[in-house]
Amino acid sequence: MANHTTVTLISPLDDYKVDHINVVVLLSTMLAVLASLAMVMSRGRKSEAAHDSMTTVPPYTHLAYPILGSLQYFSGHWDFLRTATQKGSVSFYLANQNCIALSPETRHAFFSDSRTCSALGYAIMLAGTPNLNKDFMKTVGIDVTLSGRSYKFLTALIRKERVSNNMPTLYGYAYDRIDGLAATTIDPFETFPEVIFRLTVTTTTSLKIAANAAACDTLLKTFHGLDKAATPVTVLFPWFFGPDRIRRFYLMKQFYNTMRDTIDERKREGRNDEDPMQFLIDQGLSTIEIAQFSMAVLFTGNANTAVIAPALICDLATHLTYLSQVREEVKAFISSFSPNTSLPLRTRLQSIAYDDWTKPGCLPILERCLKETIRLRVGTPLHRLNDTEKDVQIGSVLVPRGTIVSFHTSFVHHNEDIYTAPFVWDPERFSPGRAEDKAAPMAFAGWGLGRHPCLGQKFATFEIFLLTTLMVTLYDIQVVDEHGQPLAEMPLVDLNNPVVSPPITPVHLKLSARL
Ligand code: HEM
Repeated sequence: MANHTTVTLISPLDDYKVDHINVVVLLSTMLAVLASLAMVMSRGRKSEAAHDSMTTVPPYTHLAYPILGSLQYFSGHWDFLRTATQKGSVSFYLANQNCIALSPETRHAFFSDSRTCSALGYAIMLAGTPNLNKDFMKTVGIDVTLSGRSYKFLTALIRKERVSNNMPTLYGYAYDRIDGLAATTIDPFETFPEVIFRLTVTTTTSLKIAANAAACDTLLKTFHGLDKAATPVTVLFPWFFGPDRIRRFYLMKQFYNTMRDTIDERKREGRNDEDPMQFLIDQGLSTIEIAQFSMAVLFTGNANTAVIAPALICDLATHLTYLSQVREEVKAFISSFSPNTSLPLRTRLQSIAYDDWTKPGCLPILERCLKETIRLRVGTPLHRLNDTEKDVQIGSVLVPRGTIVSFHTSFVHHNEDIYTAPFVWDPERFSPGRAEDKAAPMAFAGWGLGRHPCLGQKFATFEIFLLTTLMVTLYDIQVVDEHGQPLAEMPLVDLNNPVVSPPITPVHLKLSARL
């Protein structure tokens, strides 16, 4: 089975001739159209039946087009979810995928539910992975959950003891990329993701790949390409073997080849490196499974961190009081572990253990600033797929099997009834005196809640605090636009994106040396 799945997922494109692709495209188009028509016809019947016998399945929103469904979802995620749920939760569909948009009141039940699957929900809503259910996905070689084991492996890889072993390497990669930027203007939304990606590869994938900066950059480009090839068409017609899907398969094959070559080389040389890849091999994972796991983890590990880390430094640099407070705070923090200020920063960092960075209260101002950047900038839909054999109840909403449930974090993060002036960056809202996030239940979803808390919170916090420390210690920072003109404020956050995204207009940082 493993071999079969390998062939199906990864290798076909090598030998495809244009003719074959055309045939597949044609067949896929026909299948997609037929499947959509069949689905739409059955949806009418199902929805009637649902109203007769199961009154708790929400009614379909009228915000929809024939056959294709609620395309408004793609043009503006927040606008659609907010408008559609004004009178409560609603059902909607995207071609043949049934969905439910939950109202803010149902958030407790949404976050508390452990039966529905978040990984598969995201796989479908972001990339258009074929829907139906996880068994079907397995037959085409895609199992982002590794039968539910991937979180167990990730947890093992980012546990304190393992990350601590690599601290000198992690410090080295971060320092090398951030040092030497004085008198330059950088796009932090390009520079930071490079560092974050390399740190994530070191911790979750392979030391050998991480050691090769060029290989990391190539992999990162593959991920950017995969992002671009995930379009409304791939979501609406997961069966359609069109240009975007061909591109996705090609890029996935490239990624697989890198992983396969690294594993083969290790076996050939009889090496037994102490690294994530060896851990996964020792757990009995096949090459395809290691590739699938690594791809999912590199996506998850980078998606939010690669935007939040640069956004935080921009938020600080547009609020100079906080910038200098944070600078003083990290200066004292470093000195508490390495008092000799005549040593180079690179050397002094080595005295700080992984755990030191994330002990609650050790960097209180920076903690508040990070939480505020996350609140302000994590305004995206969260998804769950009911991939169980039965309909499940989430609060008062009945979720039929195969349905995706979505909840938008802006229902809490940008809610004026919870947060004063919600579009203003104001870390003091989290100070003990104000504690606005405590005024309503489940008001801060920035690190997940309930049954789906973020597994990488500690690792992400370490990465972000390390990068912030390097930036504020090494440089004076000015936020400028793409023409080098000073920016007093960050662009308004766009809530209509499917994922946490860089600002809508380019933001750069002009750096000058401090040390
Ligand atoms: C600033 C950085 C990050 C932010 C703001 C963030 C935020 C979140 C949020 C809001 C969720 C809940 C999603 C939901 O309920 O559907 C989540 C889940 C998750 N995060 Fe993070 N995350 C970050 C970094 C990371 C990193 C670095 C990793 C891994 C190395 C990671 C791994 C995960 C995993 C595996 C889950 C799924 C947990 C589950 O479904 O049970 N995250 N994260």
